[in-house]
Amino acid sequence: MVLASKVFINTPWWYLAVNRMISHFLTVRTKTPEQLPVKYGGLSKDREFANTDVVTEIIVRQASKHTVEFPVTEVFINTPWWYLAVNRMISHFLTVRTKSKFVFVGPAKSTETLLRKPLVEKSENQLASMGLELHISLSTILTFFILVLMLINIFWRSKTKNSNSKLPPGPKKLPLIGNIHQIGTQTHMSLATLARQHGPLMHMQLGELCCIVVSSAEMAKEVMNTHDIIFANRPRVLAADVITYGSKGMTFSPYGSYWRQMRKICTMELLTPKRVESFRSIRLQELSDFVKEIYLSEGSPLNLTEKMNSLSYGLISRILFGKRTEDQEAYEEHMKGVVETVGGFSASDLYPSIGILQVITGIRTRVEKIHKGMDRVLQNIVRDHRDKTFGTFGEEDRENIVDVLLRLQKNGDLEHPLSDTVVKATLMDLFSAGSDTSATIMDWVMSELVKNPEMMEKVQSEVRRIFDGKGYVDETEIHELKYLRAVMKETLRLHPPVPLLLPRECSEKCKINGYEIPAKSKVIVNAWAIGRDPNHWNEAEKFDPERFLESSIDYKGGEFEFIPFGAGRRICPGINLGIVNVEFLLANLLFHFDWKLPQGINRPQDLDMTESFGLTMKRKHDLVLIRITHL
Ligand code: HEM
Repeated sequence: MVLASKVFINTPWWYLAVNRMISHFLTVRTKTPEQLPVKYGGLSKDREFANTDVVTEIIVRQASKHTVEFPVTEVFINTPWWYLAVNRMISHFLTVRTKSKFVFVGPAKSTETLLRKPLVEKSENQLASMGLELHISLSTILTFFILVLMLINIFWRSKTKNSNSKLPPGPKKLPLIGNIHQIGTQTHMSLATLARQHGPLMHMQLGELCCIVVSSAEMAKEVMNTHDIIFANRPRVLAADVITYGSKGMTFSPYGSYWRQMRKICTMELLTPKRVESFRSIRLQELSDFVKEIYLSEGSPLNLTEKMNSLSYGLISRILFGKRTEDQEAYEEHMKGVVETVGGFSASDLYPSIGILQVITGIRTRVEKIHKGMDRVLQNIVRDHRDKTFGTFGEEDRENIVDVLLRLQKNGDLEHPLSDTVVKATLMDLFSAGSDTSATIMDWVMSELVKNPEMMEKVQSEVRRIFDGKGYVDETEIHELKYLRAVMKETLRLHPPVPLLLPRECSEKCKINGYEIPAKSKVIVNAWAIGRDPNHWNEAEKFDPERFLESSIDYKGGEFEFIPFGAGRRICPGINLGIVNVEFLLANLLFHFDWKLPQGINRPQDLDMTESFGLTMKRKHDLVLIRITHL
């Protein structure tokens, strides 16, 4: 009789490999030769097995319930689990096709013993079909070997590249993956914790990428001021590249003459203070619709996160396109996909030399789908503007952003022509940069205020003192809201909407603080950690807007302990627009309504403030509040 610990029938190699690892400690050790009354007579044509051998597994490639005689591909005897695991991977492609080395010819009873276990789980039909399923293509074999060679290549390169240089300190790296296992799901927090152990200039190896993590104001100044030009590049991010027509948007385009031209257009034409001011009537109109909608939700809990998202998306649509698009919902949905795919660390970005990862992980298909969806909407918008079917609400003197871009396209005296693709990429860029960020700030400001009722009272009395006489919030006096501005700054310090500033790339080898930063390193500036650095902020974790009341610190990236909009050449060009939009909307929310927590949250300090990491750092759970009408 044959006694085998397991019989696998046509089981895939990866299942066997994992199974071996898990079950090794549980099963194999219990099956010592002494415990098994093993008798292998007749098992093999080629070999007589000794009585002391333990059959660890018999892998049957072709079998049916009724055959007494069937080919056995491999029989492993006293074989360690790791050998089996490696063997499974390698031999899968090579040996399976040769089918049997050993032919088992035994009595029917033995065959039943062998097959009993699988038969319990598989139906007769399944077994029959499984027996005929095996075929392996040449391309699969080749892919496997190419993958192995690439991994060896990565390992070799990362070892030789780093062996001689004096890189900044960092956590220990594992072969092949480096520190990927340490970035966690709340990456901004994991990096901050690691920086406390290894220093504010930290080296990490993320797959093939050499990463430098910056976690203090001093180091941020080195990168974004002292050596700004060297770090003004952006690394290639697959999702951003595909979605923005090959990085044709300004945000992800490499530093060079194309970026300079687009940046100039942005600051001199699209987002000038005058143009931001010209969008005042849009703000007013969107806002009054929003306030009316909230009035109607009297008494019932209101998902403020959702409402503010929709408001912010609507507002930026009208600023860019002239009106909310008919495909608004579809566009917003695609935009969520952008934030998710561009924000994370995808395997294909961590191992750029393994092109096939884009396919295996499905990221390319996903971003191409997002790109196509957004392109359709943008194509229609551009066409409608050309045909003048897109209205400007009777304000013919006010150009929206598409109008400006098409005018510049027509003028045509630019070094890099503004093709339709460039126009669409720019629109996509501004939409993604301006919508989610503003909604996120509003969400956190309202959360902090509800959590700190005395500050809510203070800010509301300021807004109402200034605007009660008028009965509405007017942008001309908004600059008088000093406490609200301090609340916004304090919120941006603790909850920067872009917690890890958009990544930079070091374009040539340089030295910072005596450490070598290799060319092509990806530089991650942790604005979240910098805003909470106790070396710069008293009671850094406390929400205390007062600290900004007497301070001259602003958003312009001059003080590196406070950089929610970044700094240097790549600083956010939308600061004015973003701040005006957010201030105006918040002032209205605070002027018109009082806010209280819904049932189930008894004390303000119990409000859940969990963050969810991404390109923008949102609340993990939506903010739901009850509103009480003030006016
Ligand atoms: C309101 C909240 C906003 C926040 C917190 C914010 C934050 C940021 C940050 C951190 C960066 C990266 C800066 C760096 O790499 O140093 C950035 C870049 C950028 N932002 Fe904003 N942003 C906001 C609003 C806007 C708005 C309203 C627009 C325009 C509609 C905009 C357009 C851009 C663009 C185009 C870039 C890329 C700049 C470049 O790479 O040259 N942002 N933003």
